Amino acid sequence: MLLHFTKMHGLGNDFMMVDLVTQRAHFTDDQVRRLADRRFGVGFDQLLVVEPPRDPDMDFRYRIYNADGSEVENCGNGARCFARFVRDQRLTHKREIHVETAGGPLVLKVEEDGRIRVDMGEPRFAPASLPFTPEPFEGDTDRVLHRLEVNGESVELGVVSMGNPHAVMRVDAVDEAPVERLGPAIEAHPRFPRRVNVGFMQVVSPHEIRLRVYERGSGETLACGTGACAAVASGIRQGLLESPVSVHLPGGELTIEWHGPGTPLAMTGPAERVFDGRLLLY
Ligand SMILES: N[C@@H](CCC[C@H](N)C(=O)O)C(=O)O
Repeated sequence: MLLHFTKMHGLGNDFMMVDLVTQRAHFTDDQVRRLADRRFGVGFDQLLVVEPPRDPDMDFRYRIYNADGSEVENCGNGARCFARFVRDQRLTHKREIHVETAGGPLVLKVEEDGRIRVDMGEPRFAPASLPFTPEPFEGDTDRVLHRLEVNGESVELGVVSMGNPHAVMRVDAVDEAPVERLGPAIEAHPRFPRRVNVGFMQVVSPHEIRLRVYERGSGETLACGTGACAAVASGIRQGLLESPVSVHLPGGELTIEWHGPGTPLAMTGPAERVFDGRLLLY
């Protein structure tokens, strides 16, 4: 079967975009892994699929697969690319697009300057929302930081769900952060039963952070949109940050706004088209 796709990226977090409104296909885990391969396949951090909505109040269903083939709940950089893609493909002319994801609804707004603002919903801190298993002595849900023993070290983490699960660790200098050493170990830690994305956050000022993210199912990426949202939400909750916050990631910058509990968080940034292609899906 010949399948049309588009390669896009948000700050170097790269995607294969597939329109399954006008085309038919089904991806197995193994196919996703082969397509994600940077030598033998198309190469990407995530495969993003556009489908017709199941809920009639929504415009599209947005499905996300990590490079390891796992289907996940949310992808922030992908959401911005999704908005640009459905308009470029003339699947919609709307500037405000409502999508359903496995992690909940998102509202995507295309601004005059071409950047995309995404209403990411409210961050959730309850351990069960990730899920994360707190230590029995930690008591219930209201802790701002949780202690985790990993590779013989004790680390403190903020845990946040942006529809998908995030752990955020504060570091002095992001360039020296133990991303390769602790990222995979925290990602697969048994206290995160569905694994977790791991952010390493350096606070520069109340309105500025630097961030690297070891993504669940894809490894370290040049940027993680939901990771930026989770880091800012955790930083604001700890009293370290104030909205708006500029997040400097290895691939570029995002702006995150959040005014605290009971309000949705907004992420604004670019979405770039790289090339269109066709492939034989086998
Ligand atoms: N790159 C993404 C997040 C993609 C999903 C993530 N790896 C997960 O498993 O939850 C973003 O920009 O948010």
